[in-house]
Amino acid sequence: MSKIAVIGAGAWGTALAAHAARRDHEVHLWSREPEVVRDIEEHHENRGFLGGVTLPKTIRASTDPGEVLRGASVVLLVPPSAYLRAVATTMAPHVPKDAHVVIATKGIENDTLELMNEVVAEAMPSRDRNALAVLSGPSFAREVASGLPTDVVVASKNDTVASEVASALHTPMFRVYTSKDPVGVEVGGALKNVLAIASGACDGLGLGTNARAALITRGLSEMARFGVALGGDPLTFMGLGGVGDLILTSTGALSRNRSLGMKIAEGVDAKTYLASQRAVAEGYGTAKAAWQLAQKLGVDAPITEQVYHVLHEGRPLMEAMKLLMTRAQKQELWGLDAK
Ligand SMILES: NC(=O)c1ccc[n+]([C@@H]2O[C@H](COP(=O)([O-])OP(=O)(O)OC[C@H]3O[C@@H](n4cnc5c(N)ncnc54)[C@H](O)[C@@H]3O)[C@@H](O)[C@H]2O)c1
Ligand SMILES: O=P(O)(O)OC[C@H](O)CO
Repeated sequence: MSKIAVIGAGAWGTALAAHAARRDHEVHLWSREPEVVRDIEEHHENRGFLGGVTLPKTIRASTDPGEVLRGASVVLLVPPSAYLRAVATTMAPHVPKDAHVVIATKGIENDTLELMNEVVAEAMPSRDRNALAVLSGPSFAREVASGLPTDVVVASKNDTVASEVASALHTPMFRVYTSKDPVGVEVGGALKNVLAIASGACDGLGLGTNARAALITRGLSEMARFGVALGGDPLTFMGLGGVGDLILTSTGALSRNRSLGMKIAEGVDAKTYLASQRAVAEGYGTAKAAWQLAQKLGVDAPITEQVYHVLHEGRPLMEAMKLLMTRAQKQELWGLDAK
């Protein structure tokens, strides 16, 4: 049994806390919202972000970083990507020296265009950046919190860190694989959200399952091109953090990103819809950052380009679809067909 500190009490932080507590760890959850802390401590539920799931009574919650992080051997960072830098900076002085820091956030930071491990490396400069770990894979919070079978991957350049974190979280119902490719795993987790918006829009328009399968497959290729351009291993995209999460998010009814795509197909304005939701759809901001990154790196990213233009530049969905379908004919090459 170890102490696990979970930073961020949205749906995913809460689900990871529930899993770790059932795994018999001492779990302390940090929330910025006092009402969430009260709800978890008094009612063993997080009605604001994961209502309807009864949480283990052993989970403690607090708004105080020092209290949450004291004595932790694993620190799971789970805020949305837009707030990870600020949250990690606040937490940094309280993280024990020998604790493993694991990033479970999925996204690319706007403006800097950095992956989450780069953001945390800058926010926690005294830590060894090669010892940071990333947790990703096909994992809807509600299913994990309900104890349904799930497989995820923990990636770190440091093998010992990856295997110690994986061992701490692994159970027969929550299988944790390890990977040496944090960059590839992070790119998969970020890009699948953008591609799931496209899949949701495709389904919302009633374009059929052939079209969705094509989007997922060509999306996987696009994701791999991004990953390779950033130094990731193309084979990582055949795994849980790549195609696994892409399939889940592009087809699963619980996905917030897929739901955003479906709403756009109904004619709802993306910004207005997101403002009405408390939960994040990371793909909205990631579409912008990823399209800027694609141009900077010279990565061919036609789906990301169209999702960006629909979400942020007001391009009509049907026009975006037509632009995708009328691209030049080409040979199908795995992942590396840069043009
Ligand atoms: N929900 C899932 O099923 C799931 C699964 C895997 C990964 N993730 C990833 O986990 C990350 C967190 O998502 P979530 O689903 O737990 O969140 P959520 O949508 O359930 O909740 C939103 C979170 O944002 C926080 N927040 C709002 N304003 C903030 C601010 N100014 N500063 C700091 N935090 C603020 C809230 O406290 C809350 O914790 C995302 O990157 C998401 O992609 C989510
Ligand atoms: O609900 P979404 O679209 O944010 O997806 C949640 C998880 O990332 C799925 O693995």
